[in-house]
Amino acid sequence: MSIYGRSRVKVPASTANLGPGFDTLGMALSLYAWIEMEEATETVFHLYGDEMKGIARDKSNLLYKVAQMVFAEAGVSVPELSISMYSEIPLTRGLGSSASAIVGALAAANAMIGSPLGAAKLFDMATALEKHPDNVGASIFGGIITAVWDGEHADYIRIEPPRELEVLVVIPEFELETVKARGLLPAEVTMSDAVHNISRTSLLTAALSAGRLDMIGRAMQDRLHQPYRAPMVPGMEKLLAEAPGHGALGIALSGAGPTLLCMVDRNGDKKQELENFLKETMQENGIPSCTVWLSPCTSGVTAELIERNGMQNESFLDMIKGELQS
Ligand SMILES: Nc1ncnc2c1ncn2[C@@H]1O[C@H](COP(=O)(O)OP(=O)(O)O)[C@@H](O)[C@H]1O
Ligand SMILES: N[C@@H](CCOP(=O)(O)O)C(=O)O
Repeated sequence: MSIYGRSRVKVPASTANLGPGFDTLGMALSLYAWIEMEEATETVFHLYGDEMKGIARDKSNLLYKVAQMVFAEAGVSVPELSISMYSEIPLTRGLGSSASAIVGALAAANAMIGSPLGAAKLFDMATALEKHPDNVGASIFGGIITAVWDGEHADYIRIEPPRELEVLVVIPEFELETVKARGLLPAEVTMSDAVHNISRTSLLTAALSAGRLDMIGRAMQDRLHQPYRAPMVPGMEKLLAEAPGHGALGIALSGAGPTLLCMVDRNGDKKQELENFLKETMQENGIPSCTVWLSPCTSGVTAELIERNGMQNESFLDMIKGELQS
């Protein structure tokens, strides 16, 4: 019988950059992954949902490796784990699936052993793994975050999303790995492009803090990464230029793409027009895609210790059914 508990975690997806805030701004979204973790006699994975296809089911799995980092940091040894995961976050689409997996595994492993590591430590570990703090910060703390990483420590301030803010994403069917999309970026940028982005990022942060939805469109302008990534996403330039005319407050590539994300006024009267415009533009470019309405998620990752009622995979599936019905 293990001395450790069974942990259960719910972690939100995230969108990074919000246009100009490359590697610094992130927002948690109402799409989720759930993980359960406990000590086992032999390592076993129960991975559910279409998004889990192709994910390793041995000790090379990211969740397993991240959990072992937590145990090493806490000075305990738990070499064999039973890990269950269900995710509705699409992989390699710019909605922070890798950040959610990292944050979820950190939180699940930490909770399992009695939560010796605090949120600041988990944020540092998550950022060191993901290499930028925007997605992981949003998944840990929820809401909107502005964050910096000095190579060892991550600092952040959380902003409560304006209540009227809703999000519409158009998710292309093709995959674009973040590492590939980062490889498209130049090693150096001009001073004028740097100033362009610093000023828009500051304006956007202030607009979101002050609930100034009217400023979002002018602030969500980028010259540091989107122009270089646009060739990978057919239709992106048209969407960036024309979505505001169809009812978006602002539009950006979500993370490294290929998803595009519109900020929308929840009470706006052109929501259907905007959705049609996104769908039609993707179709014109021959890209199968889907649109999804989401909300900013105000809470970050949650972790709890639960009763060991029955087999882990059975109780996990019951929990997922309940979550998806609610
Ligand atoms: N639940 C998971 N378990 C293991 N690896 C995962 C999981 N979720 C994501 N990953 C890894 O992260 C990769 C996607 O990360 P990335 O290219 O950064 O795209 P994004 O984070 O935007 O979805 C996947 O190809 C996979 O290697
Ligand atoms: N700031 C990063 C964000 C990557 O987000 P992802 O969801 O695409 O992994 C970048 O723009 O590269």
